[in-house]
Amino acid sequence: MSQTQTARLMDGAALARRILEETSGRAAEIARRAGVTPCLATVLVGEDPASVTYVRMKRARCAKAGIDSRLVRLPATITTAELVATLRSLSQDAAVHGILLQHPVGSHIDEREAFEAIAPEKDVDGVTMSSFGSMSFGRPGFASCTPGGIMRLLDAYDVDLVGRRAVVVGRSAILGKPVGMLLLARDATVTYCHSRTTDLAAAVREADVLVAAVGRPRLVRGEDVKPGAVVIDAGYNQGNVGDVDFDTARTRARLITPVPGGVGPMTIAVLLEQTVDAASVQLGLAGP
Ligand SMILES: Nc1nc(=O)c2c([nH]1)NC[C@@H]1CN(c3ccc(C(=O)N[C@@H](CCC(=O)O)C(=O)O)cc3)C=[N+]21
Repeated sequence: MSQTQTARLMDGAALARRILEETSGRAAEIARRAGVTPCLATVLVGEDPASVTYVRMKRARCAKAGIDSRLVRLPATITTAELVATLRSLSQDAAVHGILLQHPVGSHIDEREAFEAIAPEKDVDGVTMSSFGSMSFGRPGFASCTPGGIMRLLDAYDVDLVGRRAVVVGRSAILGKPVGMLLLARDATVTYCHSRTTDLAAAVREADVLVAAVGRPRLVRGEDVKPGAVVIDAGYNQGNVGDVDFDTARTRARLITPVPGGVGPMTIAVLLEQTVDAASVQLGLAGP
């Protein structure tokens, strides 16, 4: 028998558009009621071309949604202490409702220490330990944006998670680790794989829901995807290629995210939505 079955695509671009339309309406409503426009501050350290592009995309999306964005550009040579001071001052600036420190920063900087200088109520990118803890325990707080976007996508396509085997490839602080916690909170049976995992293929073959989040082009082989699985490719690599061998994976999966047009746009939609959530709490228009 020939393999002619093709997975349904999970259209993150379309879902992100819907979220951004609603977010844009809420931003306008806040401006009308409070006389203040929600504002996201983006901190960019150095000139890494990929980071410059991502930050530009985020700011363009803010402009379109009626959210102010403030860009703080810092030289690559900045120290941890200087970066922390910048983030503390943004945390205290009443005109700023959300703060995003673009990852990665240079290796001479303690990125964790920098993230922790972001006030939790402004951590719309969900990178602080406080946000991670709240998110893991199902308490109010901001989800890390890509993990939050992945869960929205799974829900939009009615993916049942209870008792299912979810395999997360990658354990980064703002992607792999938190998405595993969100899946666990929804009663999936979660396995984390990473660079020290001895048999990645064996784990992938068991996955009902696979989340690839390492940033290694086509690390996950399509032939290892379990027939009928849901495949979320959150890998961002140069040249818009994901972590999953898409062409083969789509002949086996039931649902799969494309790259581009899958997880990427959802990340930005959640960031902007959480910025509006933060503004509305800070301006006294909603409970926390
Ligand atoms: N503190 C922090 N938070 C982040 O959320 C964060 C970060 N640092 N550092 C870098 C990664 C990467 N990231 C992406 C966002 C959108 C797309 C996206 O929209 N991509 C489009 C394609 C874009 C293109 O055409 O180049 C898509 O997949 O359709 C991709 C990647 C957020 N990140």
